Amino acid sequence: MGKTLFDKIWDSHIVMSKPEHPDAVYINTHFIHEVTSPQAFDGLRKRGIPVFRPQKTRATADHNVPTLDQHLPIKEALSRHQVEMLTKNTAEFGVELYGLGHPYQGIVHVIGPELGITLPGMTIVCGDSHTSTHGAFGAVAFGIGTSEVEQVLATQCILQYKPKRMKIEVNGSLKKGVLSKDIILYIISKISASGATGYFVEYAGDAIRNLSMEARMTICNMSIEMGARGGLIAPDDITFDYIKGRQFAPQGADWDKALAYWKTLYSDNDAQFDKVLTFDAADIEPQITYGTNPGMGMGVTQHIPALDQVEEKERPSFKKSLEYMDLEPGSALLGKKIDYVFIGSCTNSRIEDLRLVADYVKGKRKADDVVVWIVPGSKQVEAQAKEEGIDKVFAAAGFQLREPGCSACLAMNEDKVPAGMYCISTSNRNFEGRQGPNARTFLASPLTAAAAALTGRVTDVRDNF
Ligand SMILES: CC(C)[C@H](C(=O)O)[C@@H](O)C(=O)O
Ligand code: SF4
Repeated sequence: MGKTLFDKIWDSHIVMSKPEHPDAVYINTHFIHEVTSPQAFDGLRKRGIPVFRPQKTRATADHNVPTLDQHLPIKEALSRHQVEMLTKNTAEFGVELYGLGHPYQGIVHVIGPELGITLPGMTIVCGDSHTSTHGAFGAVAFGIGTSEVEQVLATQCILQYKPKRMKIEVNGSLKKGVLSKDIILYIISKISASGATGYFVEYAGDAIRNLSMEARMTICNMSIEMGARGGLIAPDDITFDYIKGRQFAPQGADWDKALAYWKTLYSDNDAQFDKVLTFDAADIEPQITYGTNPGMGMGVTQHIPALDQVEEKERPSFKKSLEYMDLEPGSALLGKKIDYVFIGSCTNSRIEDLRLVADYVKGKRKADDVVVWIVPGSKQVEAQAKEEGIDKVFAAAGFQLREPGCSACLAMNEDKVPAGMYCISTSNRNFEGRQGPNARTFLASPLTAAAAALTGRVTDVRDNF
């Protein structure tokens, strides 16, 4: 019987396997950041263990960094401490750090791919749930906890039970104004924030195949928001073209050898999945969330479910969620006034996202009472945006182009949405307090966010093309 892509990669990385026990899986690349690594390094220090393969570990500072004046000392004491610990630990243990001021610094899930560190066929982990992003390259990439970070630092392996396999096919063509962010928000709204729990998802179908690497990363990034362990997409020419020539990508004879292997990375025709779901791209309209988990989403022209449309057992949490959002069951979101627009995060802060937004807003101006933050995913994205004159388009539109970091994706740094305010955000989580205490988040695509920035309201981007 044929194998799924996931099985091909997983099986070829098993160091030890015993019935009724987790597999010991070799890890090709371990990314670390300032939030989930300090205790892991402390653990090593206490036991007197070195990092087993420091060259296979890459560090960046992203969650706690400010996105203005990065050349100055970090103002918040806790954030400053976290970033200083990362600098100290990586120096002591011989791990390469792309810290503040480094030309490669940025959000961990943005820099890995753009530097050519993330490659097809790899196993990749990071103490961060959105490690699933790297699966867009046909890698088995997943988030791990702090104690597992220590395990991987010490052994370059991880003990893991093999997840079940799910295939999600999206067929047909996307309508105008619909982006990959809308695909994934749509899928999550259909299967719920726990609909893929216990599975590793492979995305397939021509609507996925036709996406750029950036767009594929957006989809894999949010796999975790439906409970999946990770998501991946078989690599193809779009993948290989993206990787070729990047800083750490294989070159010359190494490239040829790698490419020959990468071309074997697909699910065989007769491979068995534990579950298969199929969607039609033509059914997807620009999406927006109305609640406090990413599964509470809908098409931008639709109405929030009325109470009697919600299953009885889910009504209490549904009500609580809408109270937090100060929204009425059964109401529409179109035309709703918003206060902030955040275009950034590891979901949508790559150069393609910024280009799309710049094309859309060129020559236009934001609504007066809206604050618009554009936060590039990395120093390289920031530099590229400046090279292309995108910074000028944003400045003319009244959008603030800031410096790279996780920023308002989560309230762990200076960038917070004030209490009670509504923010249209291109990030991946709309949990209570996620963007700041009592801040209210609508998740959407970069185009839907840009459209709202211009009107100051929830807007159907298709009306203004
Ligand atoms: C801080 C980190 C551990 C966390 C994660 O695991 O995803 C963060 O990146 C997030 O997006 O919530
Ligand atoms: S941008 Fe947001 S989702 Fe991504 S790693 Fe940072 S905090 Fe997590």
